Amino acid sequence: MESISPPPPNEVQALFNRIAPVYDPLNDWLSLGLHRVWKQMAVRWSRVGPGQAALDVCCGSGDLALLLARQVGIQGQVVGLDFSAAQLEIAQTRSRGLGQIAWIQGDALNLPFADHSFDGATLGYGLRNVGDIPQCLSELYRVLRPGAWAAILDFSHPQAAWVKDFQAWYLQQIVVPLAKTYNLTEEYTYLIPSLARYPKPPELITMAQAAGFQAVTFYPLMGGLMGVLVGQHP
Ligand SMILES: C/C(=C\Cc1cc(O)c2ccccc2c1O)CCC[C@H](C)CCC[C@H](C)CCCC(C)C
Ligand SMILES: C[S@@+](CC[C@H](N)C(=O)[O-])C[C@H]1O[C@@H](n2cnc3c(N)ncnc32)[C@H](O)[C@@H]1O
Repeated sequence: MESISPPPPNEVQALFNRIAPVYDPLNDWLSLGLHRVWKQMAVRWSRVGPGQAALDVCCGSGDLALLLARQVGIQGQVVGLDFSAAQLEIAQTRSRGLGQIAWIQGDALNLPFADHSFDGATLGYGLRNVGDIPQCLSELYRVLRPGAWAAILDFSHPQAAWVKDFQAWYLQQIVVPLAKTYNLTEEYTYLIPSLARYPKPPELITMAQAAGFQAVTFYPLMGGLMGVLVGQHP
């Protein structure tokens, strides 16, 4: 029986601090590099453009924020927020020389920004980890300007039984054993109950609409292994 309640935020924070040194290479190996394609799609769906202000919530080691920086260009600004100091340290190192990115340690459930601060936002593999999805969506909505879009990338729930079985097999038989070689079995096993708890697309759409987002759409990726929830601040 999957554990119903998510771990407390301090345990999630500690988990991502611990995996920070191997987070990027393991994502590359385990997804055969495809996670970079999925992240690029999310950034495109955020619709940010040159000179705009973009926010990447739960930025981790900075993948999406770095892609946003390319979209907004030298005249734009990007803020990457995360509560893991170790993840932010890696993001900081990776972005040396890119002056338009600010890295902030903070809580996705209580964003340290004024209302209507950003022209677009991404949230990559964070919504499943924040512990309070409605609060996270509400904060994301609050800091977006009217007309701005949010793109939320995460694991999803395939409808086809064989894809669902493949996802479960891959996590249990490929992901966890590889993590074990880094002594991170418990940290990567966490993926399994976190996915089991994560709402299915129709419920995510309803939750985004309840937060105020309009034109809410869910785009399945890889047969539903992953997906991007997209919504606009009216
Ligand atoms: C970038 C990806 C996952 C990020 C991520 C999210 C989390 O919540 C974690 C929690 C605890 C530990 C690690 C993470 C974490 O890395 C997605 C790519 C990496 C995935 C681990 C790989 C899983 C890929 C699909 C299930 C199967 C893909 C098959 C394809 C043929 C490659
Ligand atoms: C799986 S990583 C995703 C990192 C990055 N967005 C990516 O796509 O690779 C999830 C990130 O969410 C962060 N996180 C989880 N809950 C958070 C919260 N309440 N506030 C801020 N960051 C949080 C973790 O510290 C971690 O860096």
